[in-house]
Amino acid sequence: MNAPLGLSGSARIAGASIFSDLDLTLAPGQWTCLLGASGVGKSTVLRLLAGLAEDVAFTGAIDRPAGVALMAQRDLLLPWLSVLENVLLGARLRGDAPETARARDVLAQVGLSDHLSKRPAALSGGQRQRAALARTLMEDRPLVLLDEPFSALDALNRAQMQELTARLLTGRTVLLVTHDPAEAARLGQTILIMRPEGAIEVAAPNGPIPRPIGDQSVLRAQADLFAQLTGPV
Ligand SMILES: Nc1ncnc2c1ncn2[C@@H]1O[C@H](COP(=O)(O)OP(=O)(O)OP(=O)(O)O)[C@@H](O)[C@H]1O
Repeated sequence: MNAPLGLSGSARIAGASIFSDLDLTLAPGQWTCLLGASGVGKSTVLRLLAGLAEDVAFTGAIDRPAGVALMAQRDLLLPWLSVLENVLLGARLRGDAPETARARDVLAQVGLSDHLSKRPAALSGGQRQRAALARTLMEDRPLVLLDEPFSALDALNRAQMQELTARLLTGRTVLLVTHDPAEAARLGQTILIMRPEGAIEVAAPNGPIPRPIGDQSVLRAQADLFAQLTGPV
């Protein structure tokens, strides 16, 4: 059931090499954080794993389960649907019967019970991301891809969303793309820095996630990651 997931190979877009010889294995049931310079191909990796990369010429192997959930930086909620309808959207698009009771339960878990009938425009940024998280949880997929989902949030909302997401995605295989060394140090059980010639693994702090922000090992890992990301390649 917990077969290794990941991707190994090389990718080109419109004839230009994006990455080569990348070998990315995701530890089943754990969080892997992927960092790297802008444009190095992190979102391309997520798109390949999600099966949404028709414009990418990929040579290699992709191991992913049948079901993959993707949560992006912009919440991608449909503005004309209510919060509840947005969370039920996947079932509606598939022509499945809506599981309204479960959707209400998931929305309660993310603290949105009082906002079920609001349109996304009537929510705060943090509430919109919680609605997007509810939609991701509703899909109940074994592999969850997170593309900088918290980067547009203020520091307090970001910390709360990191904690909520870590708690609610316990046991899933998660790949989180982030630009934030502090986020990777809090959430990564494996931490990878992507470079054009492949990914390097950086030691993650010990301890269960989400790790406390002020923990010495988290602060040290954050500083190490920052140095690696800004230092000579
Ligand atoms: N449709 C496209 N056509 C041409 N080039 C593309 C296309 N999509 C992406 N690219 C290029 O592929 C490279 C990798 O893009 P990608 O979005 O995967 O990078 P990233 O590491 O996620 O960047 P960022 O951290 O800035 O989000 C970039 O140089 C980008 O310009």
